Amino acid sequence: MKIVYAEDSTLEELSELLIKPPFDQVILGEGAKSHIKKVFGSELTASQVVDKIIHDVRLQGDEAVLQYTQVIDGVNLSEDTLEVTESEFQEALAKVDEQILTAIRQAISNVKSFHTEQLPKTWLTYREHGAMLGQSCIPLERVGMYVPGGTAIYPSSVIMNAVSAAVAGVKEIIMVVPPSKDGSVNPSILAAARESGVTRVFKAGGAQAIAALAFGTKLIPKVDKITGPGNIFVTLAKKAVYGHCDIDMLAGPSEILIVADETADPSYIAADMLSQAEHDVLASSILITDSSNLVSKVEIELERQLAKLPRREIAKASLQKNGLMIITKNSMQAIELANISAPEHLEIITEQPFALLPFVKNAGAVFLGPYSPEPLGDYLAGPNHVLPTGGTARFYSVLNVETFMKRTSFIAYSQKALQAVANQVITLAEAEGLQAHANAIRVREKNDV
Ligand SMILES: NC(=O)c1ccc[n+]([C@@H]2O[C@H](COP(=O)([O-])OP(=O)(O)OC[C@H]3O[C@@H](n4cnc5c(N)ncnc54)[C@H](O)[C@@H]3O)[C@@H](O)[C@H]2O)c1
Ligand SMILES: N[C@H](CO)Cc1c[nH]c[nH+]1
Ligand SMILES: [Zn+2]
Repeated sequence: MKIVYAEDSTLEELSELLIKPPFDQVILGEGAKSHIKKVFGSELTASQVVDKIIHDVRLQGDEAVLQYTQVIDGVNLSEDTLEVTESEFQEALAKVDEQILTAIRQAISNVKSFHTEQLPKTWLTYREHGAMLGQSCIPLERVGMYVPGGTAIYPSSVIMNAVSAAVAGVKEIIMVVPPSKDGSVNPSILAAARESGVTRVFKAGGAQAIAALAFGTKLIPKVDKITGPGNIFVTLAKKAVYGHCDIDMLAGPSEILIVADETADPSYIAADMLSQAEHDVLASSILITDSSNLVSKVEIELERQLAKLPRREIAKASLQKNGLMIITKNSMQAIELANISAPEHLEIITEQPFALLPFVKNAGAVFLGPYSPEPLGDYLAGPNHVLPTGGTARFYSVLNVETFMKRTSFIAYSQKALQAVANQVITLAEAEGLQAHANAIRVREKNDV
């Protein structure tokens, strides 16, 4: 864990600590590196691995998907077992714990009502001289959603992706998820899929699943857009297939940045930092505060809480690699540094968090006050937990209903309305040297062109 005093560093030095390297330059952990060496026989970068997998899936379809599922994930599947069947769904539903099912249903209900409020309007209005202008908002036909499942299971990500797509009106929701070692899919994942309106589920993860959705295979349908979070391989694959289909954003390894002052409880801060660190060795947890006293207490709390976590090896590696605490002169400077980082999740735990909110420019989601811990948003509050990472919150938005929709505009002029603007359209068309454009107006004024 790095600890830095802002006053001892230049803004450039602080920015270097806060701005993540581009996804294709991320240095992999030792585990991933040795896995790659074993599978591919040489030391490839994550981008090289992803490019090779995409190339092979594009050429060989399901055969390559099955092959990579075997060599990377260690799961043996066949064309007959790649898709989850109705009987697998039924078996899973019978197995799911009643309490989990109730929580899944509550989460779906909260996510649904929040996203319903986001639905954009289709409208048509009259203007001068009888012109009509408007727009329609049309759902995408078929989307592919990635649900992570390498080192943990994510029924919550099923809900976040599928419910927002269903609210938008998407007809076909194709889900991919890495299978368990025995070739099954976790029952809570399948229960969440069934309850959220997923159409079909395929047992594939990583870059091979993304490539299959982007290009289509004999069994996995090609989709218009791929959404959902994932590790570095999934994120690089989404970036690589963009253009063959659309993607939602780059939602990679999780991040939390907490701005806090001396009023914050160090045990809350440490717990929230660890909540994201336990996702992935590449996850990042940052505290920026004007209280050096808080930093010392958080350090102790981190040690204490880390020791009790089942996923402590992942969390520890993440804190070692990407953990950071910065001591600033005040909370405003802390927010300025947070804007440079553009984190996926920003928590503000200060005496007056709402006073700082207007100054937040770059963050996927903001959690205000001591009783809005980030995991509340991961599961149940209602807003989406699929969020941009790696500094891309500078330009990407949280997953939302419009992610699954297209806008089309309408223009309907009467003869009188066209006459009123004809000269100006002709002037602009001729200024661009586009005579045929001007003629399309003139021909409606007179009969000769
Ligand atoms: N930003 C968000 O909105 C958000 C939300 C939830 C989760 N997440 C992130 O999702 C990620 C989940 O990661 P995960 O690993 O548990 O599941 P994952 O499904 O994203 O990745 C697992 C897949 O990656 C591929 N893979 C793993 N190691 C590989 C290697 N060495 N070479 C090639 N391919 C390899 C495998 O095919 C495997 O199926 C975490 O980084 C977590 O922080 C992000
Ligand atoms: N924090 C993750 C987004 O970075 C979402 C998640 C799902 N389950 C637990 N957490
Ligand atoms: Zn989380």
